[in-house]
Amino acid sequence: MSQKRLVDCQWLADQVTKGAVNQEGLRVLDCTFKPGPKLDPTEFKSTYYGQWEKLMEKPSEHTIDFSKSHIPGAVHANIDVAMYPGDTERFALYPPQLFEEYIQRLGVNQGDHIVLYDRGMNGGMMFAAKFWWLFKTYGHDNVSILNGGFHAWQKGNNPVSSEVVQLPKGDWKANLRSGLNVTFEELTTKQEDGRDLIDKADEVNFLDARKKEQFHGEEETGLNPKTVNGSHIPGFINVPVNQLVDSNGLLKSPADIKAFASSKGFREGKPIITCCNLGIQASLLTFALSLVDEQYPLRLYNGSLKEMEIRAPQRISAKE
Ligand SMILES: O=S(=O)([O-])[S-]
Repeated sequence: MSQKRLVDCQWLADQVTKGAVNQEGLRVLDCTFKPGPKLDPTEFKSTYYGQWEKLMEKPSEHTIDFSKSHIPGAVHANIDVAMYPGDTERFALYPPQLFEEYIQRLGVNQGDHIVLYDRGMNGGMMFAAKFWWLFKTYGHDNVSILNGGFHAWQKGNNPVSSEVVQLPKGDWKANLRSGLNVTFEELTTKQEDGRDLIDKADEVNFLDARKKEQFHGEEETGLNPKTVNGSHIPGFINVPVNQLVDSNGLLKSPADIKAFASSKGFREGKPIITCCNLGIQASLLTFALSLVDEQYPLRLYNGSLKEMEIRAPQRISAKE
């Protein structure tokens, strides 16, 4: 069984043909997602928080897209179920025992090789990358992303299905790791030298994964111009992840990813913290950089700019 973090359609098609999906420790999760407005956190807590049946039955455009057509044997994994609207984060992390319950309901077992894909922007890999980061955060490393997502799969005339498989509950266990997420508190806590972490751009690669138009405030980001005085956090450099996907929707090579990041100001040997609007585009940048070097000290600011807008709007500005 391949353990590569980026798998191609041919490899997955071979697994489908030989009947390995859902049989030989291989699970395929379709992470298709269409972002909607954030639900009121208080209302969500009282109605939906951890209520898997209710959450999984809730109709959404992404579940409809999934049920119409997906890779045979794939199960839909929904970010709006796996995470919840927090007071400051659009997608907040459930405690491990709750995340574990959801993943078990997807039929995932301990030690499974999980292959993720989605469809849409950034080669159908952006929401898959959010799940990659979630699995890593909850202690599961045997996770791959399908290069080019569902579009590449369809383009290659590979089989699709509308059958929604119901797998028996899995025995997957979450084992929360610290260090892959950086919180607002950590970013704004004084270090030994008296400076907040977020003010140490000389020591940390702060990378903003958004499209350059969003970074420069020329395109809608969801930030309220009445609240913030610009479109990015000074100290963060822009490494637009959409430019790491080629014209065929495939992720560029690790050498090209590294060269591109370096051309934007990335410095080898320094810790990396990524951000974007809500922590989604940044997940794909984090994944891409992990392909360059698995040992890179990579952390994602899950709350990203939308949380910063709520908690410290003065940190968002037009300055470099
Ligand atoms: O992808 S995003 O979190 O910037 S909306």
